[in-house]
Amino acid sequence: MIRILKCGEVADEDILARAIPTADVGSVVAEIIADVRKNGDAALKKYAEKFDGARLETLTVTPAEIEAAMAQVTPEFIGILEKAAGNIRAFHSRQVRNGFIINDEPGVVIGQKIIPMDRAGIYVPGGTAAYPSTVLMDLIPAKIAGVREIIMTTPPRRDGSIDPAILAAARVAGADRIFKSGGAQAIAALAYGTESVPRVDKIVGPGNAFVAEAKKQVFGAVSIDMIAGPSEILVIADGRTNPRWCAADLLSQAEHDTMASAVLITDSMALAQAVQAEIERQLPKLERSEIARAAIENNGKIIVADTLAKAVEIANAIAPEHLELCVDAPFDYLDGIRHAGSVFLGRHCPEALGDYFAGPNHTLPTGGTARFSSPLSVDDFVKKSQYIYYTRDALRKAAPDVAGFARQEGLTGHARSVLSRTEEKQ
Ligand SMILES: NC(=O)c1ccc[n+]([C@@H]2O[C@H](COP(=O)([O-])OP(=O)(O)OC[C@H]3O[C@@H](n4cnc5c(N)ncnc54)[C@H](O)[C@@H]3O)[C@@H](O)[C@H]2O)c1
Ligand SMILES: N[C@H](CO)Cc1c[nH]c[nH+]1
Ligand SMILES: [Zn+2]
Repeated sequence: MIRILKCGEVADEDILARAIPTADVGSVVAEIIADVRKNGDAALKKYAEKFDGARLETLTVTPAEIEAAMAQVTPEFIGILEKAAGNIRAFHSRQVRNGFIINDEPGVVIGQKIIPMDRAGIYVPGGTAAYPSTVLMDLIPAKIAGVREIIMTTPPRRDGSIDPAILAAARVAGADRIFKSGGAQAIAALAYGTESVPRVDKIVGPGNAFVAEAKKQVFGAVSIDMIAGPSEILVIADGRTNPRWCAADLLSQAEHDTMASAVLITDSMALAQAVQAEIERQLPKLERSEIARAAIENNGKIIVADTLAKAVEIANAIAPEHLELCVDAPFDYLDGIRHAGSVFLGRHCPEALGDYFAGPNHTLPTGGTARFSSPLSVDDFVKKSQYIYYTRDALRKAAPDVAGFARQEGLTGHARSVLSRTEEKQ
């Protein structure tokens, strides 16, 4: 049963605590990465068999497999994918940035340009559930950014196939190449390359604890978006909120992963008790009730605070992936929310709306990293480069200052390089 904690009666650490996987994920992942670096495709196939139960001849998804998948999914589902993709494109198109150029001073031009990544790797989770929505969320911003080549990896099913809905979403969103590999081994392949999987410049996408740890370990050899691990929901609700809706929203994220987290903060003990009972009533009805129950036991809690202002303070300390504001006048609270991946405003905005359809991204920082990370966006798929142009006259004007600065640092070579151009004839 989900615990009720009363603020002031329990220690702050208990309120903020979050269980993390007990297995030694770090060393397991380090071993897998070393193996993939050494043995390439053979290691990927070995782990596909070990962890996914799939014996693979080849790791590459063929065009024929994508065609077959398109025929397997219903036209209704293709229609939903396209509608969702339209909303996601509309939102992410607004994130596109332009370079800039400044020539305020005579003879000086300085600027910054925006360059899409050459090659991005998108990890799509697929261990305990297939996530076609993540395909759209992660691929569409890359496409909009203008990435030259988008590589997607996802774990195979036991029969060696990929869920057709995943392949259909990849077709709608425009993946260039798709590989059957999951977990830490897929991240290692994207970071270092294998015979089949090309090395990428940046890896994005959520995953379980093994995926998140692998992204941490390969960072530096390759860029990563963020650590997007087990899903999290934090609901702030006042006493006028329907407990059935609260319970359903908490369970919607609990069903992702046994280590997912589901937290309600309310100023009403009556609501807290009603939601506690409602969770017990709804849990057995879920298809993934065992996963959701484990998550509720590991990382589920209801915190009763004296005021909603205190609820916001606790929410900022937790920095959740998703934050629902089920209160009157939700926009009044928005400025006060400083740390959350995505905020859902009002009682008619369940988090699932953002998971699939509204348009903002669902790949979001977890584990408190919303304190310093942002949702996946077009920015993740571009980098910047600067440029400088000076005429001889402009350089002559700047030379004494540059040389003075260089001498201060004891770098007379720098001073020389500037002065030589202004003192000597061409
Ligand atoms: N933050 C987000 O935006 C977001 C979006 C969707 C899903 N998620 C999260 O992604 C996660 C998906 O997890 P998943 O497990 O279903 O799929 P996954 O694809 O992340 O992981 C499956 C892989 O984990 C590896 N693995 C499993 N057990 C292992 C072991 N004992 N040792 C080494 N490797 C092992 C296997 O290689 C397997 O292919 C969930 O936690 C879900 O909450 C997050
Ligand atoms: N809630 C997940 C992010 O934590 C995203 C997702 C995909 N499908 C359903 N939900
Ligand atoms: Zn979800």
